[in-house]
Amino acid sequence: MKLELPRLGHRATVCPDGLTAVAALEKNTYDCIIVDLDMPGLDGIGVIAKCKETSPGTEAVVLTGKSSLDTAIAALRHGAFDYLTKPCRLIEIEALLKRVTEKKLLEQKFRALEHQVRRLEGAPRLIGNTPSMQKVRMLIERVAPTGSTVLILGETGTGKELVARSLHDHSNRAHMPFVAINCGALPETLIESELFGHRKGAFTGADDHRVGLFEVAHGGTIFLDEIGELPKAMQAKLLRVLESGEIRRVGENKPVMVDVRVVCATHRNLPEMVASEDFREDLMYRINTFEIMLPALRERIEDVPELARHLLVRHRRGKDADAGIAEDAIIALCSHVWPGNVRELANVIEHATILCDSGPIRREHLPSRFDSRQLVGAARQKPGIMTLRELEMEAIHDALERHAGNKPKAADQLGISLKTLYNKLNQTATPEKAA
Ligand SMILES: Nc1ncnc2c1ncn2[C@@H]1O[C@H](COP(=O)(O)OP(=O)(O)OP(=O)(O)O)[C@@H](O)[C@H]1O
Repeated sequence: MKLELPRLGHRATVCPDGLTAVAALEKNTYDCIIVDLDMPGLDGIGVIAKCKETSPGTEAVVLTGKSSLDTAIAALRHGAFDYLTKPCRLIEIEALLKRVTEKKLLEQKFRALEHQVRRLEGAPRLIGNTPSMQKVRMLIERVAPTGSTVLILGETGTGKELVARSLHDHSNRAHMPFVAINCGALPETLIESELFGHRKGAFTGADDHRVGLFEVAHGGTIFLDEIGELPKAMQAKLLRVLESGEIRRVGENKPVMVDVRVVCATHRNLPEMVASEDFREDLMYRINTFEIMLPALRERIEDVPELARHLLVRHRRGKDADAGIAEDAIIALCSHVWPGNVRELANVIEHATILCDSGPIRREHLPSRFDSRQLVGAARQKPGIMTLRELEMEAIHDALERHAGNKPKAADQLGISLKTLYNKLNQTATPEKAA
């Protein structure tokens, strides 16, 4: 190893025993350690344990004879990357170290992408200073470090996902993954494999093994948005997972332990759904250990100016972000009812920034429904004033308003699927008068 590893392009430090290796790990950072199992002083498993403690980013590979294969497997359980059986060939060492290098590169790329996404999104900041939002912030700070299951309630677009992310960021799982899934946006047949994964060939179309989101979120937080839309059969399976901490991939019998904090959200009235037998009572009690209720935007109109400015900075990504929003536009924004809440406001600001990419946003840059409700009504009689997209959004907002933000009911009334409704709500606003 001393001779060959440098020839393969690696820098190697050779230690005569376990204790020397631990001392070296405390002094320097290594990408990988290759350890024997039987050593005087401290054995291989002990070295790996110390390594995971002092240098969690270092991968460990175990060298073992055939007789100690069981111990090698134990080492894998202690977090070793892989093992090699002695006598091992150079080509095997080379292939293994190549895999370690690839893993390191992927981790690095992942971190860079994560950083980039954060920069693009901006650090998630919960804007709002009204007493109801101050209370939300206080509740987040209290419950975040506890690891309890949290249920976030509120109309569509009130910021439930943002609160879930904030809970994760304030918890001791913040350095681990935050995974969000919208239970209402997936067909019933896919939810189970999306959440728990599947084995290759488990069903038609399962061409590959797939790791479920619960496993992806291991060590971190999973956010189950629109939990009220989860089909009854899946509700039972989720309850089992929450109670046992084990998931079962579709097509596999062996359960897998996962350590995931669960945060759920819904705009539905769960006790009513329990009464109509659409939601399991036991699951409701399992997920509502701690509730956070988000106020609708119309109940905290005072927050609209600050929110609008914050969203403007986000959309302009620093470019002339200080130009702000003119008084006439602020007045128009504060007079709206916001059935789509902050998401609707974000779309309106995005619309405005498309029409006005520098200088202050004025009322004329807002969608035509901000002329005034009456004007919009009049525009409906005069084809040509409103674009198709605006008419569509108007119909969606009307339907949401009529059903107090209940998206499945609104989708029903509009004659579209729930998924299409989500797509339309998330669609980028396009300029009103394209060339
Ligand atoms: N208090 C807030 N401060 C800043 N931005 C916010 C706030 N609330 C919501 N937003 C922004 O509004 C948009 C919608 O928020 P989010 O997706 O969290 O809402 P939601 O309640 O989860 O919606 P849905 O019920 O449709 O899933 C996002 O772009 C989010 O960043």
